[in-house]
Amino acid sequence: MRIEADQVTMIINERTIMENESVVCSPGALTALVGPSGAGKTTLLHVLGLLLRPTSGRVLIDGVDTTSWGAKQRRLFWKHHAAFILQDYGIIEEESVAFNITMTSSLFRSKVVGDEERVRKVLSETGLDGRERELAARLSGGEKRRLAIARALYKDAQVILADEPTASLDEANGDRVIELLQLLAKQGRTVIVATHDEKMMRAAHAEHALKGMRHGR
Ligand SMILES: Nc1ncnc2c1ncn2[C@@H]1O[C@H](COP(=O)(O)OP(=O)(O)OP(=O)(O)O)[C@@H](O)[C@H]1O
Repeated sequence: MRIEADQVTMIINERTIMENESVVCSPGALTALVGPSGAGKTTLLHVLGLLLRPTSGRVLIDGVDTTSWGAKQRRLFWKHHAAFILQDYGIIEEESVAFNITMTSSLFRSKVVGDEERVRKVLSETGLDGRERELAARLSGGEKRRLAIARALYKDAQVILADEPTASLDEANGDRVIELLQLLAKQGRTVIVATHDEKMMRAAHAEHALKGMRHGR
């Protein structure tokens, strides 16, 4: 799916956080949103994922303007197409690894079904083999990040939005996360990351540098 921000401006509490940002995120590509701290990378990622409405400008999904979308249409997008790897990973620590992987997919269904075979497959892809029954709280920071990616893999989402996915990971874990995100893009998905990790930027196929706002605006 092609996700596009067209002249997006965000004003929060009378403060302009970003102004007239435009970016096209294509399927099959890993797009990095870059810029100095406070430039608005997280905010733009949330706007592109329809988690935040911009003050002005449009977000287009496969050319369709989402400006007038209500809660129902946005929910359908999240349910069917998007997976988020946000800064707190959205991991429920007191639940098992397998529960965390299947939760976003099963929350939308009446039956709580966990396809064990697929859980094993995504655990193997993320280097968490055999950990399905473990409590998520027992995982390290890097493992939790990979668990969030395993959940995105399980969901088979067309659009993956990740906020600083390599932050505070050691080199080996960071490399692994980058490889996984590249793999997801190679499979034809739209992968969008907010990052200030140079390795992540080099691995990206496209880069959008946020202008950042001057103080006092
Ligand atoms: N809900 C909000 N209310 C007020 N200000 C906000 C809100 N969300 C973001 N901001 C401000 O907007 C600016 C951009 O924030 P954002 O988190 O998008 O930047 P970033 O580029 O991701 O930064 P970092 O690299 O430090 O994570 C910051 O100055 C932040 O304080």
